[in-house]
Amino acid sequence: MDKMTVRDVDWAGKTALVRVDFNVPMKDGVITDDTRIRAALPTIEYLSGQGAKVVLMSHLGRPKGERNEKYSLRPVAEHLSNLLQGKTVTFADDCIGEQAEAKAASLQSSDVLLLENLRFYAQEEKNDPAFAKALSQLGDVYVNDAFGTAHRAHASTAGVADYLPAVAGFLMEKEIGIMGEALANPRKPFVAIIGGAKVSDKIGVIENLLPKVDSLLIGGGMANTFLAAKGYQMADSLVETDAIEVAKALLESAKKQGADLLLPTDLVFAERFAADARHEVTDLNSLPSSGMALDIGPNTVKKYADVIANAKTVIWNGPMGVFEMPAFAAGTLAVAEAMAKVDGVTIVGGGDSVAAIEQAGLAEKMTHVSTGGGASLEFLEGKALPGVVALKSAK
Ligand SMILES: Nc1ncnc2c1ncn2[C@@H]1O[C@H](COP(=O)(O)OP(=O)(O)O)[C@@H](O)[C@H]1O
Ligand SMILES: O=C(OP(=O)(O)O)[C@H](O)COP(=O)(O)O
Repeated sequence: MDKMTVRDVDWAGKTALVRVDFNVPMKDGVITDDTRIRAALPTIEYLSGQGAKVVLMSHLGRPKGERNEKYSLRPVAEHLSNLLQGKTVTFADDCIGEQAEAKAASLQSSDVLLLENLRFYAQEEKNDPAFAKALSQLGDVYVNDAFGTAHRAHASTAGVADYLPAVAGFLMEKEIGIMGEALANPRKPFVAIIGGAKVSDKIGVIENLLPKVDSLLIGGGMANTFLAAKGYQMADSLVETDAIEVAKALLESAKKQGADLLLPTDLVFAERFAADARHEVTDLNSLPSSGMALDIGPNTVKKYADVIANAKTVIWNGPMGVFEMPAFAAGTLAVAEAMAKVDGVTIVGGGDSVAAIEQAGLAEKMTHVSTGGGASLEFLEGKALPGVVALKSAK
């Protein structure tokens, strides 16, 4: 990565103002998945270990610019304290203003403070310069470790870098480094697996990956639109009629570029969209006239698993079927298992594929499981992420 990182700063006597992504799922004030908090620990521990005073800031949910206790980060301070072996994490009820400034000023070397939800202010998402400046009063150096929010040009992810020297944290460095290297310099064969609900969400990713990959495996709801583009009658399956022309163009473009774009050859067809729906495996040449495709079929699984087995770099975004329903999870789980066996670089990006890999208990087997859904998608589309652009370039 050509950006400065926390390693490039002498932290003695300095306050680090650190943007983290603590946007974690919560139920009744209890954190149900702390992956994103754990992912930020290396940066927090490093800064504290270097003697910096550490001021953490994050958003939680989408409170729409108003204070709302449901979205308070207070429970996260306690959870973080436990993850830091009982180290005190103080909490400021506000992310700017007198109280926040007083709490930041009273920090001793190595202390950690967490600020209240940035999105209690509408100015955060508007990237308001006065709000960014108010945040900047709380530190000497700005650290962005919030990869999951790096695709947002907000005051805490971009604007604040106008007022303080801005460097990357370790999580940011790792995410950008691993995914960037895979895109720029992949070990071959390079295979991308793209699934999920809609082609329209993934056009940018497919266009960016086609010239780079040896094989592109398509599954999930979006495969239906590709199959419809090839003339198959998909009955009641999720087909985006508006995107059929785009799917045709992508198929044509793959052919021209010599990329091996694979579509399912068999599907699991269900009578209706329900966990207990009657279902059967069907070949493309005997598609039923009613019902819907909710998973890739076993022949497709076998073919995709063979391609994955030979790969040296694999990137996966989007489930192969409606994996939330066990009857239609086989394709997604098989891809996860095939990736777990790869002798090479394996990267999973995107909210639902990450959920699937965790459901399968295979996250540990991957080279990298991204902490960003939207952010990893935009990165794989080849877009510049505002939260990264704002950081100081390495000399
Ligand atoms: N054949 C299908 N028909 C309808 N929905 C599907 C199908 N295959 C997958 N899905 C749904 O797509 C959703 C995930 O899509 P998406 O949000 O694009 O993925 P991601 O979050 O990984 O980027 C899941 O909720 C899944 O149930
Ligand atoms: O959870 C997040 O995004 P993701 O669900 O796309 O991974 C980030 O914290 C960004 O949140 P936002 O999409 O409300 O800006």
